[in-house]
Amino acid sequence: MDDDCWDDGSVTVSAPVTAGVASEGGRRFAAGRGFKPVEAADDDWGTGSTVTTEYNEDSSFDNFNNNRGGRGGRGGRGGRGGGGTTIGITGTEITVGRATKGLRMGVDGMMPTVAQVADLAAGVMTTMTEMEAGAVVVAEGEVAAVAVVVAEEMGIATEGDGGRDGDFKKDGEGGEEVKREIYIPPERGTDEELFGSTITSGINFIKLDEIEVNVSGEDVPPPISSFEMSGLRPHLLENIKRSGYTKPTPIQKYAMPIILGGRDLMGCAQTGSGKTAAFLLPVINKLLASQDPPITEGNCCQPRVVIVSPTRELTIQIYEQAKKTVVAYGGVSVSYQKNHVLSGCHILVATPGRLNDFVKRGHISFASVQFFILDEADRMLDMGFLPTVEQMVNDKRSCFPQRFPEEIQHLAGKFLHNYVFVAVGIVGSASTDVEQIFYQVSKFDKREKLLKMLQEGGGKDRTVVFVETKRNADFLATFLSENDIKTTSIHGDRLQREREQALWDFKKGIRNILVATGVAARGLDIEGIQHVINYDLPNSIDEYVHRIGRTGRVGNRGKATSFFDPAHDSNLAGSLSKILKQAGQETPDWLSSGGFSAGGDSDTFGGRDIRGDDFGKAQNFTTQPAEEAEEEW
Ligand SMILES: Nc1ncnc2c1ncn2[C@@H]1O[C@H](COP(=O)(O)OP(=O)(O)OP(=O)(O)O)[C@@H](O)[C@H]1O
Repeated sequence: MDDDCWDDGSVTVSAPVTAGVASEGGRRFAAGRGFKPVEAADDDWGTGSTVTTEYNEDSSFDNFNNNRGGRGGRGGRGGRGGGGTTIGITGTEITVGRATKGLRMGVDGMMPTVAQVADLAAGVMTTMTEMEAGAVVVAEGEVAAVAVVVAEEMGIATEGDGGRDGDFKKDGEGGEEVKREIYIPPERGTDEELFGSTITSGINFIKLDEIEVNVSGEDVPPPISSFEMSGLRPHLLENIKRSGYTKPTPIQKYAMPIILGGRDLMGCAQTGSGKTAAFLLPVINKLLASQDPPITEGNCCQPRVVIVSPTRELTIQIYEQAKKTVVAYGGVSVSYQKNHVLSGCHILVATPGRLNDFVKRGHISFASVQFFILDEADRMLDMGFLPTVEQMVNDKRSCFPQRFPEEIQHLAGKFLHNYVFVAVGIVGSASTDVEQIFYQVSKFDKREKLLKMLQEGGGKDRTVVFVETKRNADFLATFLSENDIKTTSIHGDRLQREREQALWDFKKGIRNILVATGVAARGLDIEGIQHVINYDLPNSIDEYVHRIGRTGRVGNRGKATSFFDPAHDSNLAGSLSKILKQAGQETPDWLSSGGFSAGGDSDTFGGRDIRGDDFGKAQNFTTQPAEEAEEEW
């Protein structure tokens, strides 16, 4: 497939710094740290690095001459999508890789000089990372990384898709010559950084045990009640402790013995209840136990575990979590690590389009895959990715640690073998730890209402404000910033470094308000989010549940406020009432008896095990390319 349409890499969450401001077009949309910087000084920007570079004869770096027209002018999609791969090695037997976009040299803020970039083009290694234009290996300290860059990534794109604001050009007419951005995020190298990224469980953690669990399948292994009895290797147990986990969550209690017992699993549990560790721990345990080295053949890497997730940020998060699980198992030499890097990776975490791209190019083969994990499988379905999954995994063992619409279960039936189905709680229900508040607000009044709410709270609560459109995300972030509320934004039109910068600023409390599109609804696990505001309600109830699940995680309390616009949201009223009831919360009269259509159905998650006569037979899945869907966030 043509590179042009790929935009689904992933990068490392860290502290990138813009070396300058690449104009995103328009007075209001200075890129970099967000919007109308409010008293933040450069020196608290962290330690990452970003290079916007035109790689040409005179090798000039130029961060200030970006000609992408218009807001978010991501002009040059044509050249953007070069495949890249980063492999991180974590000081242990296990290596973890990510399929990424473009060049990454993720080592402690190191950034390549132009000469180094040129060296890359010469081609220096013979692993999966040797792409068309070459690769580089960097090894330093506890973390090593491999990066690649492909030819297109270093070229000058001539096509733009930016420009939707003010005087700027319309979509698709944006930039002329676009400097390619080579973004080099540093890895979180130290143990403190890695282990510090965990959310501390809250006072209601113990109540997770009261949630009903439904398990079906043949010869289901019994659940564990403690990590110690799980049979995990001592090093993993040690890292579990370091992560602050004292007791497994319900999904962990059930899923871990199933995976450790070599069974296939289809499982789901509420937001923020530890699903990631539920699949990572047993999978990594198996890898450690086997001691098999990573396999590469020529330029092709054969990971043993492939984890696919729908957004770059979630991919990064899973990658970090995988590293955390194995990182302290180290003490091995740098050269040892480097050799591991050179010889491939055990676990590859990827977004769907990029993975598919690599597979098609022959850089990744599933010949040795033991586990294929789809995180947020339902979103993958929406992205039209499942036909690709079907094609790719065929008869590989798979594990679905998320929600399961029936289409997914049918598909899974084709390649899961005699799997166990685990559902913790009412599938698709919201966490009871999130207090859900609704206001009827017309679209004309939303802005003032939001401002008032945030001003009353002093802008202190770490808050995610969800909006439906990318344009509105920018607009609102600017509006709030102009009203002295420290705000940043994340959406699919922002450059990757800006997305990461926004998350970094938000996580570090430099900006307490994050205005986001649905790109941030899935899986993101950020400490201390006290409040989620649905400025615009989403179109589906499952998206609503995911959004409010960014707060109230692992037993912590959270609050979700939604602006219900009767002119737009009445279809959701019935489903919202149901969700509130399931969570044991009061439904406002106007919502339950306001004459709104019953609308939606919170059961659309497909919470039951649907295995039956027709199971796994012909299904028509959407076939649009996965990579385009991601851009719609
Ligand atoms: N046993 C445990 N004890 C305490 N904290 C845990 C435990 N397991 C996981 N956590 C922490 O809980 C948080 C949420 O975990 P995770 O992101 O895996 O949730 P999730 O179920 O995948 O949520 P979502 O549905 O939103 O993706 C993470 O910060 C993780 O470190």
